[in-house]
Amino acid sequence: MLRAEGVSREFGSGDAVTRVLHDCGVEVFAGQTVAIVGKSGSGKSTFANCLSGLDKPTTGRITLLGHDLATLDEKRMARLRAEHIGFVLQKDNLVPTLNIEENVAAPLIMSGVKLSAALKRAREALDQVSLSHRARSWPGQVSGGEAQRAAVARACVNEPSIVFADEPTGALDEENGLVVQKLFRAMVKERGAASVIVTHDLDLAQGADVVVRMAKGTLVASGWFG
Ligand SMILES: Nc1ncnc2c1ncn2[C@@H]1O[C@H](COP(=O)(O)OP(=O)(O)OP(=O)(O)O)[C@@H](O)[C@H]1O
Repeated sequence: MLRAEGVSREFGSGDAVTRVLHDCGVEVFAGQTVAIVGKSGSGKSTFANCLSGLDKPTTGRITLLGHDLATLDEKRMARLRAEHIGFVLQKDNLVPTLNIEENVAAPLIMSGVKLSAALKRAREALDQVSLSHRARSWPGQVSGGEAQRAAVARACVNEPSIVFADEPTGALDEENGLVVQKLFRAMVKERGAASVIVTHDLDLAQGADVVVRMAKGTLVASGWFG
């Protein structure tokens, strides 16, 4: 499903180059949840962004859903995202000019699903994260935790093959954190999808099949719990 080898990422140029990732690799199979853990600043988000194609590594090779990411142009990458990949980003998850149900429906509409059918599925996805009552609210009117649950609903609405989630429970209380954990787990185990989750949440990490620990831009350990 996902394979990365020799991934490094540098920012800046000339004397001001900062190397944030060094020779990182990981393999993710269908039916697996992989948690990426480590201290703040260790490179987790940078690595996850490279794995999902949101960022380009400086060196290394990443194969996602059968595609070498280096060979995909923006248009093909956008299509792969809309049809097969779910994202929960660390911030700025929702489009402020769309209401909550429109935000959740967006990946379906981009994949060509009719508006009425997309909105219906969006409301079902919102129901799964106990957010039906917020369907017509605007992102500016909901709490941080509600926005995060809406982002989780949006990431799962198109039944993606793989979900990348950066701190998906960071703004949630224990109960809602558990709801999100169960949703991801069901998606992975029942549909044979995969998820890659950057997290500081120990419960979420312990529920993963594989935990990858990062320190100073390198992978220092990985453990199998499946
Ligand atoms: N665009 C950028 N330009 C320069 N440095 C960057 C850039 N993006 C990230 N970095 C640096 O790379 C390092 C790793 O950042 P990253 O966000 O990947 O860490 P993280 O482990 O996800 O942290 P956190 O848990 O706090 O979210 C940090 O020192 C950060 O300042």
